[in-house]
Amino acid sequence: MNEKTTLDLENLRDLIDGVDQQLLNLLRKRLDLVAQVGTVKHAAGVPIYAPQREASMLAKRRKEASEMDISPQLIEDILRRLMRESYLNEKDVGFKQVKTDLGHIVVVGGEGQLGGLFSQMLTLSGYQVKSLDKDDWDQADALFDGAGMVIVTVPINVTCELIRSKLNNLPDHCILADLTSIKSEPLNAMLEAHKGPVVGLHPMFGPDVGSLAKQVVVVCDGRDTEKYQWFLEQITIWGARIVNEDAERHDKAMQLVQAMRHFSSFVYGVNLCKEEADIESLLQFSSPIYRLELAMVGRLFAQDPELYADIIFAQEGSQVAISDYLDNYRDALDLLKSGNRDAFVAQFRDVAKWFGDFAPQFQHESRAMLQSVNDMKTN
Ligand SMILES: O=C(O)C(=O)C[C@]1(C(=O)O)C=C[C@@H](O)C=C1
Repeated sequence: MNEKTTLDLENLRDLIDGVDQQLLNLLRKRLDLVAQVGTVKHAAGVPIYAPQREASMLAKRRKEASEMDISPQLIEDILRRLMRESYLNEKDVGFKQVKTDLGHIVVVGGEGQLGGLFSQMLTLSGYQVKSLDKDDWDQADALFDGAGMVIVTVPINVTCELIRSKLNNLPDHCILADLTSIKSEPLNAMLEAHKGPVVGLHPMFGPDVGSLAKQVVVVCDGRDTEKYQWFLEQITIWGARIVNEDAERHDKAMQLVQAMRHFSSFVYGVNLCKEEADIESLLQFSSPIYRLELAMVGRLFAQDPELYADIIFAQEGSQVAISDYLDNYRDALDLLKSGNRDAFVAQFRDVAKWFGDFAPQFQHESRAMLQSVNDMKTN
């Protein structure tokens, strides 16, 4: 059935179409300017992401919007979306090469997704990148000869063994780095296998990010830190933020942030499957927050099971974190079974107190996400 309309409505819609076309012309102009910014930044080695500029620009536009009786949040949303586009466009121009006398870089596992992303970013920055994958080990000596850096990005369950058995004869000056999502064991393996500079990295994002702007890379120092500072600077130019962390503290945090989180999403999916839930109707009746939760769980099952098995099985400590979670779940269920509503409310309050200012902050952040989820709906 066609949507109801009237002549007056159609006339107004024609005018709106005209304004939207003007918006398109303005967007084209902005994109062209951003392309020029990209070229200037490329030459000067200025990072893609400029948080201070963004904050001051947003503050000014919000104020101007208020003065024009436009919602400040509206202009902020639009500008943030436009800046996301800028990150992608500025990337295509390439990046300044911080270290020009390095020699080539070997990415072990370069055909994997994360390896592919790093290879792309390094190539866009002028480095010569060579990939070494499963079937290339017979050419390893030739590939490592003259290499200035070797980056290991293979599945976690083979990383340490590969470092120990295959990367124990690199040129002394060569930097050895890994991108594994746990850090202690790979870092120790690299320090044992190689005498030269060593650094452990954990990019806290998936390979489908498009741009590294605003992403975080955790850095665990290994040896000869001054020899790889250029690489950290290079990553900053790509737009990412470097967070230095001790390897053990990092791994402990990952037990909660990755293993326990992914595991509970996995169980949530298993449960929906066993209950033979009807996803169509769940979506039909879901509030935006439930849709988001379903999306978080569902997206897990759109990805590679091996990858998640690697992450969840990587650390024995994760089993403790997951068991603790199960205990807490059981305790909460006992509370429910006992009908002790007051105890539930009291515990809720305790936890809310523990979250402190983060609770309202998360509520605020999720409001914007939920509105985006609603925007995505087409019926
Ligand atoms: O001004 C810059 O540095 C830009 O790169 C442009 C721009 C924008 O689109 O306005 C994009 C990214 C930066 O984080 C800040 C602003």
